[in-house]
Amino acid sequence: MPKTEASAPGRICMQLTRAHGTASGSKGSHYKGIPLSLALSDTGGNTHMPDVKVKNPWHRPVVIVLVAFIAVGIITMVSISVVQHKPLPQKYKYGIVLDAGSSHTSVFIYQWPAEKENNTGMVQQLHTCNVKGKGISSYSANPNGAGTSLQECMDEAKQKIPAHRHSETPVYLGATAGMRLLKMEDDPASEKVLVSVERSLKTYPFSYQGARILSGQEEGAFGWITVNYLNENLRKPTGTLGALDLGGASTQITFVPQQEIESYDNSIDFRLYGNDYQLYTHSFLCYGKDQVLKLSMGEKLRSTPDKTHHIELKDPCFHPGYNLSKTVQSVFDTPCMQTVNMQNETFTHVGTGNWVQCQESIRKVFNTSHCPYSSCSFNGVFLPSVDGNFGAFSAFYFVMDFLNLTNDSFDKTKQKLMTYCSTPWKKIVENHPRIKEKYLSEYCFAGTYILTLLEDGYKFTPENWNDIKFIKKIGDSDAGWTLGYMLNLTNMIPAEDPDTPLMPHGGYVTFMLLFSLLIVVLLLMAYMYFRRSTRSGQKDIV
Ligand SMILES: O=c1[nH]cnc2c1ncn2[C@@H]1O[C@H](COP(=O)(O)OP(=O)(O)O)[C@@H](O)[C@H]1O
Ligand SMILES: [Ca+2]
Repeated sequence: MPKTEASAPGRICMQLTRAHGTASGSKGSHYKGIPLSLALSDTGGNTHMPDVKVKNPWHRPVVIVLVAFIAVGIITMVSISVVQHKPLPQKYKYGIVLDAGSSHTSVFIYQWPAEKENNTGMVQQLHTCNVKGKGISSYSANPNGAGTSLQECMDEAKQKIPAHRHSETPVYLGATAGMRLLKMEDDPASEKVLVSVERSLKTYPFSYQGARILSGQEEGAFGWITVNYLNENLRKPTGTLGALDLGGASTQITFVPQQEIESYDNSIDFRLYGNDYQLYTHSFLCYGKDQVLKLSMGEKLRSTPDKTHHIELKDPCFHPGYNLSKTVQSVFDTPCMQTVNMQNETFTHVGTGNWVQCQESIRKVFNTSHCPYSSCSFNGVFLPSVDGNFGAFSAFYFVMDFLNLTNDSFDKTKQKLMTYCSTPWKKIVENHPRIKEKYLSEYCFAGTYILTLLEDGYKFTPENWNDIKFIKKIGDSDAGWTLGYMLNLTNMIPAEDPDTPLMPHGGYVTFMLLFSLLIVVLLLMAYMYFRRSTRSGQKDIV
């Protein structure tokens, strides 16, 4: 575990002890602790009053020195206190998380002020680096390549983080659905890939903390923590934001439901900053957008009646005029579905651009035939009714942002998608010459899948459609599971609300200064008053 000093902001408890003492010196009462009647007692019945000259005690050097000492003492106390609490030049700490996704790996560098790590909203993303090439799960046949692929971005991290912080900077690698699938398919291969990335990360001067495959629940829950941490929802009694994450190989939905969670697997309890949360979360493995495209194409190939001749796969989710030869293997190279025996190794993928038919074909990948709970999303998975606002990030954002659909009503979204899907492929390419054709060709499918998943799968309606906010970043930080993962592993989100100073630093300094000035003024006033009283006392006596 990294060294994380749980440095709760220092809290000064000032105890102001009240001085008990009677203000002496009033006329005819006490003098030097001896009743005046005694001090001036009659000496042997002599009626002659002696000419007693009483010296003002405040004029004694010892008293003056004493008062000066008190004043200097108070000023010293205040000065020390000011220096002690002066904000030091901001010192930052750093953390690195590698998001080893199914399609690619990203390196995130976070930073936070060293003395404020337990406050919400304090950790920020400093830098991201996209690892070149595909995700680490694609290195199953060449595991060493997985470790090597990380080098460029890790070298960049060395430059970004000050050298004197390297050794205390934790590095975590979390792999998601691509590695979950590889583990299902070929466990030893997934282990080799993890060993390779571990070996590579250990060569850096950072504090290596481990490389592992996250469970779907962790992926969902940490995404939820990230968005709510960044929105600073966690220390307020206000509602939280649900989290929707769409990857290439899996998708997650996580939120605080209004109703009881009927299945144990979908429930996660947290205590954060003194508040209890019961989250509903589910991760659908194989329902990331890349895997669903395979499922949907596989389904179309499977339902082709004549598999002996070259197949021309007519696909309504691709633009009219789109025409590309693909291998059968490229569709079935996944543990998400069973291979279909076909005579030919290739087929021609032909676009027809029909949104209604596209949505129909996508609906086929959701099994809604059984539900052992009061309500389900699909495939017999419990889903309470969606409630409150949701942040939809990762591919939810990339796709909807590309299609310019992040701010439209449900009906408008549908309408714009219909038009987009029927646009000829030639025109699409002309309009977006710089976007990779593979990505470009899949936006009609991906947009339609998103709409169908949210409406048919998660039961969003035209009425609450705009409760879904398509987001990439909150402040400077990307929405995603990585930040929540790091906050959790570095214990930066305490279960109980950390103590906060009674007042901000500026207020505290001002208060201390004014308060000490007040004491000095009061002392001076007391001195003047006492001097006057003792003088008039002398007059009376004389
Ligand atoms: O700029 C983009 N446009 C469209 N899709 C993108 C873009 N950048 C990333 N993506 C997609 O986002 C998804 C990210 O998934 P990721 O690699 O995190 O998989 P996982 O979370 O299922 O393991 C992939 O489908 C990837 O193709
Ligand atoms: Ca992801």
